[in-house]
Amino acid sequence: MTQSALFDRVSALLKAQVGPDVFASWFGRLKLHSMSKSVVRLSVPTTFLKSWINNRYLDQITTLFQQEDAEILKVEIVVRSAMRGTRAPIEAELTVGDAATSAPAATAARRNAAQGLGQSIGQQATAALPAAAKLPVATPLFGSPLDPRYSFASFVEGSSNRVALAAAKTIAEAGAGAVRFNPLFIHSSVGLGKTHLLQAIAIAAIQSPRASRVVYLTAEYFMWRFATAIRDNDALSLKETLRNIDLLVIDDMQFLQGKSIQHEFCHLLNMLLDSAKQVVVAADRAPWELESLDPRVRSRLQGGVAIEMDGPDYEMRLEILKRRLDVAREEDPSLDIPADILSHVARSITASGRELEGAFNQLLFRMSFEPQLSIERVDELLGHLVNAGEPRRVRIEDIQRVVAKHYNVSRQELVSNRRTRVIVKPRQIAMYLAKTLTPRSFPEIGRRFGGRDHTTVLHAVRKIEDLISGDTKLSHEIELLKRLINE
Ligand SMILES: Nc1ncnc2c1ncn2[C@@H]1O[C@H](COP(=O)(O)OP(=O)(O)OP(=O)(O)O)[C@@H](O)[C@H]1O
Repeated sequence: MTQSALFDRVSALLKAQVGPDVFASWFGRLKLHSMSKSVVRLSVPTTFLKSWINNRYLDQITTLFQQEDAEILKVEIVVRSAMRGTRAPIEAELTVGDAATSAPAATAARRNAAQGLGQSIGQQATAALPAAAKLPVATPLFGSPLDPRYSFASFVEGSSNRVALAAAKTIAEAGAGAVRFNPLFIHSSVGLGKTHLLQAIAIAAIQSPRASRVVYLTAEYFMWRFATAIRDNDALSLKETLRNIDLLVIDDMQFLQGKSIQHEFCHLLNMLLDSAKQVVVAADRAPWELESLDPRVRSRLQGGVAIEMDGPDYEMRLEILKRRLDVAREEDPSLDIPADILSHVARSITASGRELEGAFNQLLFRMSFEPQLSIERVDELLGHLVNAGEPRRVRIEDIQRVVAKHYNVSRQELVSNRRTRVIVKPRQIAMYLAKTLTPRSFPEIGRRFGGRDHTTVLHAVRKIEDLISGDTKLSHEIELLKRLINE
């Protein structure tokens, strides 16, 4: 087999094991760099991808190469120099056609009004910020105003957002011209901190000594702005402004609608990506799930790195509340919420950061005239927020992580071909939990467990069901695992 045929074969096996989504996120830009008799070098475009693959997938990739060629001893990941686009920047001519109707514009206007955003286009974003934010007025920006409270300093890190936060900070610190993973696509269900993180990137990039030219927009604002520019015959100057930016941050991508607006967005995206300008996008679903998007936009968005954020666990929720209180106390030192009430709220309000924020605001307001709130009274006041929102989605990765940790094996072993007893039982338990805690099908679970056949999953689920019915110790163990997974 030639070297490149071997690489293609291993790539195909890896794709089957990790599933097409994970493969597209992390291995879409993996290339064969060089190969000696015993060492394979693979290259990726960024140090972030290198350390990500090294930490999580290197053993799996090494095993696959060794299965194909027993002489291979080692696989190394190296970073190739930053990839610049090969296509010339697209000189987009505006097609008025079915320009965004008044509907998105009206929605954008409503949304902006709801957020108290009265800023006119062309005004510098900093003008909308309170003086306390101290953002340097370095370059003209346009777009939605930034909220200075949404900074990296106030963003609480935890296992559910660690990767997204690391990627966000890397981009914000990289500054103009130093493009990283492009585009960075952050997704999560509602209220889990996407807007906060995106604004933190924009704020930090503006504040950086390199003073990159940053535009932060919601998709609705983009639609409204383009529709207005088309109506006012001003589209060329708008495009000229956007062409000269270093960082485009765009929120709520799922709302981008309208054929010609998507066409414009596609031009902008191509132009920025091809000239190695950083783009950061957030949405409530993964890029491949954005069904209403033009396939060209979707495919371009899938070409970078997609990272999912999950809901905050108890420690994170408590920390979010504490930081909120610190900020409130900076303005009014007499404010306070007792520690037992804070931890009670963090324990009860599990839906999302947004419910937590609502709970915090209500508490602060109530305590100004009911300073001695009891826990019972807190429950009464916040009852509607307890378990509000959608139930948290359990991910197969979380199940694998919790089960692997509990049985002291690695996640890679769990999805590997190894058939020793110490691994087979945790693997079967993890498959059983994946079937009972997620809506995934048997074939999908099989794919996520190293490309196994659906009958293997079916067998595992039946086996664990049988064991549970006669083994109370195991059934308690499984209940404990379920609690840990849902935490
Ligand atoms: N990790 C976190 N640290 C601090 N605050 C957080 C964190 N996660 C969420 N929040 C807070 O929760 C609230 C909701 O977050 P945000 O608006 O960023 O969510 P979102 O994912 O953009 O939601 P949507 O999908 O509805 O736009 C905000 O007040 C935000 O500051």
